[in-house]
Amino acid sequence: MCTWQYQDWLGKVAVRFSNFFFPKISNLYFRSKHKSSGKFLEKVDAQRKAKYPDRSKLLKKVTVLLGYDGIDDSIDNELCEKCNGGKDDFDVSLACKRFPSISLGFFPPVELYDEATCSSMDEGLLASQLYQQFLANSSDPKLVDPDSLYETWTSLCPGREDGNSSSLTEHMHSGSPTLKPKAGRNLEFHLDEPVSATTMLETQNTAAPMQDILDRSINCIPGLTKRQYSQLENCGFHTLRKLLHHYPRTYANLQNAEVSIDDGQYLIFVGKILSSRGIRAGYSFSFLEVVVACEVMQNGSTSECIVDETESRKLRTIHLHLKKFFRGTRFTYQPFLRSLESKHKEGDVVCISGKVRTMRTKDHYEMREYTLDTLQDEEDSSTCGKETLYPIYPSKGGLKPNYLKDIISRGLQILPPNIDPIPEVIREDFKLICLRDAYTGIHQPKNLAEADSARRRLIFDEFFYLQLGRLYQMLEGLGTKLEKDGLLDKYRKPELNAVLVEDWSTLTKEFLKALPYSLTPSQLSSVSQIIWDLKRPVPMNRLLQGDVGCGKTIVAFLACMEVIGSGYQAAFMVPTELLAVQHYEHLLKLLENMENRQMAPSVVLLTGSTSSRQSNIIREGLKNGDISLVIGTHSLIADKVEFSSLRIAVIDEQHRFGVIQRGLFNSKLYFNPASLKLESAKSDDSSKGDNIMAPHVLAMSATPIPRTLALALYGDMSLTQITDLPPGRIPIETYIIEGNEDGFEIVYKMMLDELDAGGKVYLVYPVIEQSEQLPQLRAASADLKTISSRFAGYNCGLLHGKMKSDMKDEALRRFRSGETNILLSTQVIEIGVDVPDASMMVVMNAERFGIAQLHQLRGRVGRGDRKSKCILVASTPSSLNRLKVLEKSSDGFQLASMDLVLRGPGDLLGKKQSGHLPEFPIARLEIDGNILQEAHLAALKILGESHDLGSFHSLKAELSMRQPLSPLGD
Ligand SMILES: Nc1ncnc2c1ncn2[C@@H]1O[C@H](COP(=O)(O)OP(=O)(O)OP(=O)(O)O)[C@@H](O)[C@H]1O
Repeated sequence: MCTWQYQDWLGKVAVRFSNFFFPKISNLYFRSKHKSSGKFLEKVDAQRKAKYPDRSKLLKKVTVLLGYDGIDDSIDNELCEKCNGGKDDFDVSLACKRFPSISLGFFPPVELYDEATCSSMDEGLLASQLYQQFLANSSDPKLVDPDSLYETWTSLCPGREDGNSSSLTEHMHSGSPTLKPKAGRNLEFHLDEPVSATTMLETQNTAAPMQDILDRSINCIPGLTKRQYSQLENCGFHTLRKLLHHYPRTYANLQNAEVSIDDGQYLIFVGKILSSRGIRAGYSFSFLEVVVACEVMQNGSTSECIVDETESRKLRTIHLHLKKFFRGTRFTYQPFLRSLESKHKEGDVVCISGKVRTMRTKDHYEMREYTLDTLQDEEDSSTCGKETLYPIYPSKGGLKPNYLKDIISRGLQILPPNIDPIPEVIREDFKLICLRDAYTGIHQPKNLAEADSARRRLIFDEFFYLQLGRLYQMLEGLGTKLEKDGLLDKYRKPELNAVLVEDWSTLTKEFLKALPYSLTPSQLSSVSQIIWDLKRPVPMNRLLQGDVGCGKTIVAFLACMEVIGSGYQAAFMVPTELLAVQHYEHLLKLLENMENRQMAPSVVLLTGSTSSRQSNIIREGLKNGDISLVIGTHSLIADKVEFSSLRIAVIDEQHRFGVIQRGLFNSKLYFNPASLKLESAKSDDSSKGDNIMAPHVLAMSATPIPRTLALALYGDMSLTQITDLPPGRIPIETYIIEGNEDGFEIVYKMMLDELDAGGKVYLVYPVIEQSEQLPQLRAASADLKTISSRFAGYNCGLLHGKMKSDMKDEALRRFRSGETNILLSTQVIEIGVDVPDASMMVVMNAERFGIAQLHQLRGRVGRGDRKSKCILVASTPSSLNRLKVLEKSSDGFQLASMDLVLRGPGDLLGKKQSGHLPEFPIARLEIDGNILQEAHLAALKILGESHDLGSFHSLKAELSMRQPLSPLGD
């Protein structure tokens, strides 16, 4: 550049600089009264007067003082600030309320894919080479044409379709001569040889599977600058798929600008282009300004209004200044700017949607985030944008939402139509739109319906591959086709897989006879289903669910008897010692009732409190097979505990254990059937022939997990539900009372009545000790004195997690035996405590507990034949409403589903377990359960047709690109 040109340029920069910064700094000055703002002002003013070279320095200095890296950065940030989804002036939650199809919330980063594949690396390299060439040639104005770069790239890479030009990427498409590779992947280019898009697509169809484009490097998006590429890479957008899975957080509905135009609104206009100017604003930045005149409804009287007589409506003309900024020297060249300008012809009727900012001049508005569509004729305008949605993206790693929106829109353009790995027949069966439409629909929906079906398809995918992967893995572990079909059938028709009582082992039948009650119908069918599974050569992975007090324990005991009766061992793991002792004593009592006492297996208790001498003896007994059943806590999965032939592991209250802990039973393989000790062992068991197998796992959950969640969490687990309660149970009466003075008087009165009538009362507290931070919470220890003196004639006991285990056992024993009448406890009793004649429960600060948790607690009463009450004391009137559901419903499944919706899976499952929930970037387990069911069926259908996915290559490839399978239940 010669000196005069440089000075001319500098002059323009200086003027723009003042225009750009002056308002900014004066704002800062007047708003914050910041001392240094005054200095900025002086500097800005000084630069007006300074000589050109000094101006340049000053310009930089002030920019840096303002917190930018340089002038370029300031322009970018200025742009982004205004395009950041309108954080300050746009109420996203309001928009969400209006458009419930998309839920508001932070979507965690999409980590579904492995590193970019080799091919994508090749093409990533290719793209960067190509890009280097583009940069090298950019000094030649003829070649500064992003369109040509785009087309060259698509022609080089199989799997590309021509993209439709979009206004968001209009700077990429200038309509200049195209570049075309001479042959194959040769990087020589010829000008003026336009490439036909259809030809490209045809070649791609035969060249490579289309779907792999999703896993190509982000570099495959044409025209990315090096800086953009590395920014995107650094933010985790390694592949096109990762980019496209950055879903909008919500959509703003672009209202038609008929009523009023306010700053920051997302609106839609139809108007005529008045001018289009590409302006070089500095040595490395430029912008395009398109001015559009639109007629909008008059709001309030203005003198400039145009009166439309025929429609007798008052219209006024407004001017929209659409601005797009470009950074980088190459975008300042005249040919580039002219080509930008020429994309918008004076007089064209256009539809513009985006965010408006009022300008100083009346009826002039600026739009920096916008979408522009040229309409064929004016009639188009009537149909245009009645309900246009504007996606609002979450920012990621410092990348601003609008920037991402732009890149995503460029990514969408290179998607070929046939990228869908899901076969058409499945899409038809489950009414799914194709994948490409789903990506377009989620990022650029024309209306809510389109956004919804896109969302449904993408959620389906998230669930489908999870289900497919888990089932596929299970099938892989099986030998024969018959076994595989059997497994799929098991999922398809679980009700058919049951073993009749006559075919149970002798020991199981004997034990059944010893029970003081008959099994309920669903207890019976649960045992039959489990025994069917126990006879399979594949390890069972089953979840036994049932409402509180429905009698799951006995079902598990019967399952244990079945394997013991076949000569194997069983382990029964529970989360607390209290529960271990309770189960142990319960089982011993039942075994004592057996007619043939000789048949009773050897049962031991192993917990952290078991003396080391005793533990050694137990471990020895387990190792040599002398012991058939061990009940215990985490100690059971310790390395040093070895089994001779462990065939079933029962995990009670399984959600209290981590996945790893549950999985540890798998390492306790049995392989020595020869060491069977039980004489009663029958040799008719079909599964005896196999030498090495992981034990069957029967998990039990007292928190009824909605099926959706169970499927997502356990995927391949079979589900057994006990749906009835033992006969004679009287429904528990639930009362919600506010914990004020009057409220407590009522509660104490009810307690006294119950105690006088011979009942036993649990008092449940959220904390053990009073806390200074939360003085409103009643504490168990602190209340002991108060309650003891209030109920002087009755004995009170205390039970909490910090007590030593023998103290806990003693407290529970005293309560059970009736030595204490009131038990002040924390939620430690929530799990499995069974005192059948406890008849009343009072929960303090009940709002501190989840609905499902309160239901569990409530289940500690009403376990016998005495009418029971549960009183939930709420600290504040506002929490009364939430608790009301418990008054109305005693169905654990219904309440758990409600809890899932209200508090999400994390709270329902607890940290340990929910930590292992797969990440679903878009799906919400709370509300998308039906899609999960469908995905499960679709996966079964696919695998039913082809066990090894041999007939579905694309699906198999896709599956391999997805997240490594969770270890859960594998
Ligand atoms: N079929 C039945 N008829 C009568 N009583 C039964 C029956 N099955 C179980 N019970 C009794 O019901 C009570 C609750 O059973 P259990 O402790 O097995 O329930 P649970 O499902 O494990 O409950 P929780 O989830 O609360 O631990 C026990 O006292 C048990 O003896």
